[in-house]
Amino acid sequence: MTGDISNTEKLAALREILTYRPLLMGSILTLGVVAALLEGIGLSFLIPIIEMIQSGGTASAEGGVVGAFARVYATLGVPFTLESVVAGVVVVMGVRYASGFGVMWLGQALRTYYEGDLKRRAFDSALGARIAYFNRSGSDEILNAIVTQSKYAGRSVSWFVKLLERALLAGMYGAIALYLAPVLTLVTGVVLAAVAVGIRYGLESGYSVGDRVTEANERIQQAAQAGTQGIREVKLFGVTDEVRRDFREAVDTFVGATVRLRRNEAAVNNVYQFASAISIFVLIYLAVTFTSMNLGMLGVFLFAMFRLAPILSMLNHRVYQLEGNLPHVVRTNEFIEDLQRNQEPANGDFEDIGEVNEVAFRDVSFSYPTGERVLDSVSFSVSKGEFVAFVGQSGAGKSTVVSLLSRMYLPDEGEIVADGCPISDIDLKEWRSKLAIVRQDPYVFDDTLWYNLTVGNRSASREEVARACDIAEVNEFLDSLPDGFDTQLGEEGVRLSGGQKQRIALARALLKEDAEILVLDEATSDLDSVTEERVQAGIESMDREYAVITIAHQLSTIRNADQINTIENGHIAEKGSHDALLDNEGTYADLYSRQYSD
Ligand SMILES: Nc1ncnc2c1ncn2[C@@H]1O[C@H](COP(=O)(O)OP(=O)(O)OP(=O)(O)O)[C@@H](O)[C@H]1O
Repeated sequence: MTGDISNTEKLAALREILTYRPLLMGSILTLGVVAALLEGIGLSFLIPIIEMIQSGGTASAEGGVVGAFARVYATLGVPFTLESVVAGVVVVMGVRYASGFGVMWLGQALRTYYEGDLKRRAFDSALGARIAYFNRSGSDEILNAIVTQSKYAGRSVSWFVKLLERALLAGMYGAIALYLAPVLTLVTGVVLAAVAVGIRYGLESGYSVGDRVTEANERIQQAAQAGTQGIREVKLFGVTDEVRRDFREAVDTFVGATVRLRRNEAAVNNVYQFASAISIFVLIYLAVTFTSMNLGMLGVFLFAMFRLAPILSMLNHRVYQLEGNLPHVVRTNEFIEDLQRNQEPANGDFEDIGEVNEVAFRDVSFSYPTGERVLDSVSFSVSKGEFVAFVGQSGAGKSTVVSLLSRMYLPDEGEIVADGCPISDIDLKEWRSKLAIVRQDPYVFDDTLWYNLTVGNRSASREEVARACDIAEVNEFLDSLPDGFDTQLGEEGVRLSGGQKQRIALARALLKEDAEILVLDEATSDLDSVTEERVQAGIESMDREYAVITIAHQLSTIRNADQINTIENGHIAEKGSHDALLDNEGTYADLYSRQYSD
């Protein structure tokens, strides 16, 4: 999302902050009001104190502010003396700053809760989102929203709370000044407001500069990821200069926009302070010359104005800061809403399927949201104990069959059924528990080998794990790992070769407890041919009965398949056993003779 934000969106973001935890926000507001009231009362103590000092320890207790103080003291049964008045100030200011502490504490708590909650919501929504959403938005952007945007969005909450606290104090000082000298206060207010409006419209809006900073941050993260996670490709393809240029451009935009934002914030602050300082001196002159305030009242009025000016300037500064930070609240919330609109179907009233004996594709056609038809009227079935294979050129649509089977996407036409029941009528989690899929480029979790092996079956016994590792040929390199099953894998641990990752992925698929359909999508493509054949023989000799679907480029691994399907441009061009297809002298026979012509 780029460009300026509408006032409605700004207000919606503020409302989101305001109503996030009403009880906590209500407590902050109450404490803020108490602090502001007590600040006002504390300040008014100056009037009886100055009067008492002037008159040698007593004050006329009739009417006005002093009279009000005297009545409160009388009600409380405390003598109205200079000492008790000073003690009163201490008590009032003590409670005032205790309330101030409460506002800051609860404000920080609210910010942290909000940030944590956004992170949780964003991550939960990402976990539940359709794979199509990840393809469209890119995992970098999703990562950025979860980790970075949510942090900045949280900052808006604490800035809002500070703004609220300052606004209440400003209101209190303004009310005191207005009570003591209405005309002077109004004139000063109009002058300061004019300065504030002038600054606001003279400078680029905090939001639009803030938006550039946010965008630059995203681009920095993208370029940094290309230069770290993609460093091998960057070096091998000699695009170091290109990646460096992208990164530098993003950093330059970030620096330029941030310096501009900070300069504008500083300008707002200083111009306003200048205007306030000048007003104070003009006010002293005007108050002394044109009003009949006594010394106590004059002291309180000037003190109130003196405190009010920097707070007003700070308010302006805070509004600018908050505006500059609102894009993060808007973006993070839009991102979460977008993710929620793209959720996989939730649990509902689904068929209970129990054991699955046969899966069938019936005239399935499919296109990815962005492109042409990838599968065209594909039909096949596989039963428990059967081994069905797919071969075909790169891009023919083989992996798409697996994506549809695992319900990462839904067919446009036709249906996929398990024992006659459409898989879209089965609870998604339950359906996926029936599948053990090994992908060509599996993800290895940043944890131990044991964690990675048992990811689909946390209660697997040592013997079960050992058996799966034996079939998948993990045992072949297990002894060379420093801590055996406890070896840390991934970023911070042992780096595995492509073939080792594939063998771990196969072992963890074989360990999956309820799985009844085993899908091998180029699952052994990175193994040498001797190991690949041993793995294949191990799978075929397993006691456990699966319906097996294999996608392979290496045709030797599917020679024993009950049925081989050749896919061409999204449709099944021929099907049959290895021998039948060789006799057929079609695409399969052609592929086979090219691979094994020697
Ligand atoms: N997420 C996606 N979004 C859009 N198009 C896609 C997506 N995934 C694959 N495609 C397109 O669908 C077509 C079939 O891709 P698929 O991965 O199923 O082929 P494949 O036969 O498995 O290829 P390979 O043997 O190279 O793995 C290709 O043209 C590919 O570009």
